[in-house]
Amino acid sequence: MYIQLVSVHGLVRGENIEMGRDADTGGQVRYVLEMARTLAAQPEVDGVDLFTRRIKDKRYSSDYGETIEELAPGCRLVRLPCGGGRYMRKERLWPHLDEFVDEMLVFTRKDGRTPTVVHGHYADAAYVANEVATALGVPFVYTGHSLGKPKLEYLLREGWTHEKANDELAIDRRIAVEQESLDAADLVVTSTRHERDVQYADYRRDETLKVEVIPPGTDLDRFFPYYEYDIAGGEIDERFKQARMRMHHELGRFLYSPEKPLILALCRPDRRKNIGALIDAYGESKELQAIANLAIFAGIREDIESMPENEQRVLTDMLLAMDRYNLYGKMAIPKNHGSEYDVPELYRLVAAGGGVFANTAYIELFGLTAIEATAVGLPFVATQEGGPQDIVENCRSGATVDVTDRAELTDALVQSLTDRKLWEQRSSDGVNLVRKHYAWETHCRHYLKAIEEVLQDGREPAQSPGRRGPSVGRRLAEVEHLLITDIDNTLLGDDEALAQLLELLHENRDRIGFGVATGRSPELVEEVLAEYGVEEIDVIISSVGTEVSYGRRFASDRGWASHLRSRWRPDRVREALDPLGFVSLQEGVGSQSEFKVSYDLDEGVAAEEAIRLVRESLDSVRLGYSLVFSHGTYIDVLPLRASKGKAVHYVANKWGVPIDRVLTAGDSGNDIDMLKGATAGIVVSNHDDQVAAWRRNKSDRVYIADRPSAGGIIDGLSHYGVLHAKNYAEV
Ligand SMILES: O=c1ccn([C@@H]2O[C@H](COP(=O)(O)OP(=O)(O)O[C@H]3O[C@H](CO)[C@@H](O)[C@H](O)[C@H]3O)[C@@H](O)[C@H]2O)c(=O)[nH]1
Ligand SMILES: O=P(O)(O)OC[C@H]1O[C@](O)(CO)[C@@H](O)[C@@H]1O
Repeated sequence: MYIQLVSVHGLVRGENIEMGRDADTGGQVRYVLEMARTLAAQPEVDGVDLFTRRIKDKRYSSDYGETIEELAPGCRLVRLPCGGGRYMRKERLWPHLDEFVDEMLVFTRKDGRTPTVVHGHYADAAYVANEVATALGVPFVYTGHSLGKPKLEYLLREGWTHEKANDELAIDRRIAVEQESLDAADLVVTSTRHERDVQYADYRRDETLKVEVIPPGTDLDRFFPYYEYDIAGGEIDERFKQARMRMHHELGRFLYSPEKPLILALCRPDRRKNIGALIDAYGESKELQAIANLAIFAGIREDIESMPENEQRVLTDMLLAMDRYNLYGKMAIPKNHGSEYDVPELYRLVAAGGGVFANTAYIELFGLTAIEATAVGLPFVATQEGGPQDIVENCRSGATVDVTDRAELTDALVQSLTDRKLWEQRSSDGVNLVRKHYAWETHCRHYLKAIEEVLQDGREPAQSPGRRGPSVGRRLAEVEHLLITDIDNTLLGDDEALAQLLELLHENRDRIGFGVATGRSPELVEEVLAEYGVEEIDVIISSVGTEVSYGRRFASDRGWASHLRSRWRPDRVREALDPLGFVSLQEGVGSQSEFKVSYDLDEGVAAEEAIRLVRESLDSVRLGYSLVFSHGTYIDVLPLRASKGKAVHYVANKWGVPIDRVLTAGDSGNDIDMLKGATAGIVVSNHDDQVAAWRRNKSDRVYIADRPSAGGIIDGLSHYGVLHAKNYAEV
């Protein structure tokens, strides 16, 4: 098996992970790295690639700009461009994900291996993984990590408006993608039963959807029991011992009575972690303050003012609450720590002092910190909403509470700190049971079994038509040649020759891919395909290269759309051209589309002068555009990046068809940019004057046929040896 994992956002690297540097760098990062490494070590796995975003930003380590990082034998971290090099919070990445999809497809093709499955982590990566899996015709696996609907509910309760949640967090987009992912997935992996049964409850779910509860693991080599210090003594890695001293001093700087047990919280600086509830419980309880100190590690920070708004708010609220309750000397809020050595040592220090770990998040999808604490023998008190319930049931290492009930939270903390027998029981049960329930090895065995079942099952899921079987993407990657032809006057015009051409293409279907590139809208392409009974088509480039879709279902290439969208302003085109007295906006089905503003030149107007004036007007509104004038009357204004030729190159590059194996056929001015250059051009004999003029000056690789329309295409195929030889080298 070759497994592709995708986790787009945050800061991901194999060593010195910057956990808690911001709200996007937390449990998921650790989860995917540890999963990738353990999977790659399984005997039936040949390779694992973890794909993430490439960041080239002076404010961040250059490690995040490396394309490939070896994580372990057979396991790579692959960083791909997505929205430029600047680091962005995950909510800003949505407009750039199609670029990630394309980059991943190109990487996969060049790498030469088709993945067994593509697995997306969190909604953004699920979007990418679903697109890639669909293009390659392989199963798509989805893990949520955190869900949009419960988050929105929480924000609304906190006084946010839905509009604000959309403006700042693109929440509707996220929820829609989560729903699409559930609709399309061949397998959904959840960390807990609560996630499967409660957190997904508000999402629509097909009853045949395969959902497996596979809890994550934790690194037991780092999170070893606190008492091993006494037993192993000198055998413990010096780096842990140094971290222990560092943490000891760090805490000591804040506390009057550092010998007291600690209540420890450790989480990303994110408002939904609800740190305030813990400070309120501690600040309001003289008893808790008498028996324990409070330590809050909420990520790493330099200057709060330079942090993003979410993080800034959480940290200032924390400082204000500390001040309000006057917790100086009793509460530690260190600025920095390392996640590799400092964090395990912190838990062990707290456990050695008889303390307790607290997680008061409103909702915690799983809660890696709860199993980390469990593994070192530190009992916890955690939210009853989400994963901690399962952890308590499996490991008996703590208690869950309603975090909105301050008295309940305070009582649970007091009990944990004062009932030594209970503490001992939870501590030792946790250490004993965590190995059984939360080991990555167990996770991977269960995961691979579920993948095997998906592969054996081989069903065509009703909700994702076309996923299984030879996808257009795979077909294109395998064909020897790709013929892309214009429709009007090139493909059409001679019905007898057209029937022959379609027959030839059918006979050579395994070797020759077939597509059209036309000014027609998809609806008008559909009419032609239906009229001539064309079922076997791979690529449809329509609306003068502004739309790319695949197969008879016209599955849209969203990467192309996203590529065109940037800097395209159709309103400016209308502003420039509507006032001109000699052009009229085209009407009728498909004449206008998102990326095409089309006019007719009025009858009797001198074309050359008119086009000069059109360009002048467009230039005056300072807009990048591309103008196609054809058949002496049609004026199409498109995004600068759009044309039939550019779309042909995009498709060839995306699917790995060498450009000199792409044959393009056309007859008129708007075909020139796909006829020129390295493609094998075919000009049918009934071509127009623009093409004739172009031919006089150029020396591109173009064959001028003696026959018109489809007959000319057949001659072109024959000329280039496509119908006879296996490759051009033989002709
Ligand atoms: O200042 C910090 C804060 C966190 N951590 C580490 O970051 C991880 C946090 O993981 P978790 O407690 O699981 O929370 P999230 O970061 O919120 O992770 C999300 O993803 C996890 C993996 O799916 C789920 O367990 C969570 O419920 C989900 O919210 C743990 O390894 C912590 O040790 C640090 O090292 N330093
Ligand atoms: O607040 P949200 O958007 O639900 O996300 C939770 C976050 O937790 C993390 O998993 C951190 O571990 C992020 O990767 C994810 O973005």
